[in-house]
Amino acid sequence: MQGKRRGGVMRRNIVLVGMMGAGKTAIGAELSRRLGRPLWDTDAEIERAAAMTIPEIFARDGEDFFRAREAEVLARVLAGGDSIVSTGGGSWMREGNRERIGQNGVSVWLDCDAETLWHRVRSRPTRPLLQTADPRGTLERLLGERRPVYSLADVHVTAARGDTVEDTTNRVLAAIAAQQPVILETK
Ligand SMILES: Nc1ncnc2c1ncn2[C@@H]1O[C@H](COP(=O)(O)OP(=O)(O)O)[C@@H](O)[C@H]1O
Ligand SMILES: O=C(O)C1=C[C@@H](OP(=O)(O)O)[C@@H](O)[C@H](O)C1
Ligand SMILES: [Mg+2]
Repeated sequence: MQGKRRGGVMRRNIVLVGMMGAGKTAIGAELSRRLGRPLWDTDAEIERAAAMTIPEIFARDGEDFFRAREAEVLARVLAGGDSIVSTGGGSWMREGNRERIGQNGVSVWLDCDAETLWHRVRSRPTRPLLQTADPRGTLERLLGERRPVYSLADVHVTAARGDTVEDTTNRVLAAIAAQQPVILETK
């Protein structure tokens, strides 16, 4: 597949998708540093625009409001054309978001097992969807529901337990180079 050309402009965004705790935020920052491309974390952009944290937005305005802001922010950051985009884990579940990502770059699924995800997210109160009586069960249920949809992403990278952020970033870059090298070309 070639780069995505819209309005005469080549779009080479690298868009990280996958579950909470898969490493989208951490790997996105490392990819941005390595490639010298701008980094957008959609959660951080939503928080900045609202001047509220994600738990505060969910509590005050609800998930539907958050998802609407998420879709707007995603569209805006993809328009840059040459960025690393760390999405929130639910973003890829919306067909409109998947289409927009598909039109503007490559999607990379950080595929991570439930045990590793749980190990990473269990002590962090920053994910409102996991504020349930059984957060681990909720995480596993969500992972089961979402895996078939994450698997629609262009590039799959296993984010294995014990790997460092650098190891996983190397695997992401190798997978993109093998499958969609045009994305990594410098202008
Ligand atoms: N190999 C790895 N890949 C990604 N994250 C890792 C890895 N090893 C440890 N981590 C840590 O796991 C956490 C992943 O969380 P985060 O990047 O916020 O995930 P997400 O944005 O997908 O929810 C970070 O604290 C990160 O430093
Ligand atoms: O999976 C989800 O639905 C969510 C994931 C979070 O982002 P991370 O995947 O970066 O944790 C954040 O967008 C929000 O709490 C909802
Ligand atoms: Mg994140």
